[in-house]
Amino acid sequence: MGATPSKDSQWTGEVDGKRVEFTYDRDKDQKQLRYRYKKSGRHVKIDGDNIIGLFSVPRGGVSASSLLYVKGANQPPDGKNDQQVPTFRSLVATGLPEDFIQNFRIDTKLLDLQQEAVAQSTDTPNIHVIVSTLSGTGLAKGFFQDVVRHVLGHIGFREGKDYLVHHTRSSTTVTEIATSVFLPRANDGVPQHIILLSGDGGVLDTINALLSRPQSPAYVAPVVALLPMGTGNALAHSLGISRDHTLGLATFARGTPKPLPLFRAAFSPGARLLVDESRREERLHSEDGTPVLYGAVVCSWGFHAGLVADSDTVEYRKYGAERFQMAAKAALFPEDGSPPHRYRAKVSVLRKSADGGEKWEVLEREEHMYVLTTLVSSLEKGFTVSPDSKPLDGRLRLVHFGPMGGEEVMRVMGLAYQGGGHVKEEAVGYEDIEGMRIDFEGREDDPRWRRICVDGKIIRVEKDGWVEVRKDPRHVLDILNISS
Ligand SMILES: Nc1ncnc2c1ncn2[C@@H]1O[C@H](COP(=O)(O)OP(=O)(O)OP(=O)(O)O)[C@@H](O)[C@H]1O
Repeated sequence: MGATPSKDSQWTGEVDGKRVEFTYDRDKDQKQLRYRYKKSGRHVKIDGDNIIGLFSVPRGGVSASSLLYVKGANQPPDGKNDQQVPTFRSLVATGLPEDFIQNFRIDTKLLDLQQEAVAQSTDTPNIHVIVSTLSGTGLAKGFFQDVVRHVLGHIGFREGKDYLVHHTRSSTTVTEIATSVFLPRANDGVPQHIILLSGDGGVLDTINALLSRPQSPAYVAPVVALLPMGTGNALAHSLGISRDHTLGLATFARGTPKPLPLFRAAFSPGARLLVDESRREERLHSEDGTPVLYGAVVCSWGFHAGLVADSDTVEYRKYGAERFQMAAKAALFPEDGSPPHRYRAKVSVLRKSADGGEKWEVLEREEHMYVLTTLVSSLEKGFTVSPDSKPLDGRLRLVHFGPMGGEEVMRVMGLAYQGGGHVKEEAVGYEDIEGMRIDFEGREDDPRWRRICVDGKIIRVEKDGWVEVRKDPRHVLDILNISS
């Protein structure tokens, strides 16, 4: 619709009041707007990957657009120390190529939201920005100050009136806001929008708070715009939110809300959440006496859970996503020269049966290295743990293999960094499942080997304990997503 036939059509217009000639390259993989000032001859290029979006603005009867974009953006945050946030830029243009406008126009839904917010501005705003100050290497605060705030201002949202900003002050801030504000309003049928500057942890805390009490019939799922500021950012990488250079702002501006698929992990009564670098333990939320934790990314046991747990320290966090590989090496090549641990438990898988029902089956293997169920394709940038998973497809997949030497684990899991080739290895099991259960049956004495990871949180199960994971059909949250 509206596309011009030639690849490099030229259009005459203005940028911030100066006459220019536009050229729009729209290769499948790389879109680029270029313009040349008529007077000075100066050339400017704006990559599609840097564009947040554009919307119409009145300019004395002429159709003009306000274009929002970033400059100097680093690739998606993976928590490297030297990372910086991009710089915000904007311009007002007339005469932009029609197909450029089509490609980057901010969805009217966001602009409707602004109208809605303005209409409700006498009440408490229902647009919230959560800045998770300790996510990743702490870029969220600067990104909000330097970029997000300006984007919201340009769209017409006023801080304090149309939206509220919450900076996390402790590990429970997100849970507190979600429990005290998002949940009651969602249950009252109020549409809410949450701009979340965090890693996967902020999403996990929000989901669990929203599921901590029953949903009313009037429940309206809040819409989350995830601006990935964590370390792994599994959701953002898997949904393609981090594909461009805007750190989630393009998805915020131009994405469509879609239900976020969930799983429910239920645990034996003595299971405890490990916090504060495993120095303290806490009880989980319980449903009819059963401790539960909901997740949207991963539930694992064995090598993966161990390396997430071991690397969640202030010291390791300085290394960003590299912390996972550093902890992996430490687990695979213990200092005393011994081989990696052989994890012992009974693992059962819930599969669809031929009669359309479901059936539990016990894995034959009694010793394990890697047992991981996931709803997403990537657990960190470039780490495709489940290559068949499609964004928000709601399929739970199991990746598993038995004990191997450290070098062999490195080789096999190295293939996950090459597009997910590990799942083609003979030693690796990979399947679509309905659920999974691990019964420890007293087979592991050391509590270290009974740690379960749910979306980055670590739960330690008692010696005779168990965990059972199942897909959960409830729709509690929408997440903005741009389908590719
Ligand atoms: N001010 C704060 N004080 C203490 N804890 C905080 C504070 N702000 C955030 N946190 C905690 O830091 C953790 C950050 O988790 P989050 O998932 O957002 O980032 P990450 O672990 O770096 O990324 P990912 O989960 O994507 O790998 C959460 O547990 C959150 O509760």
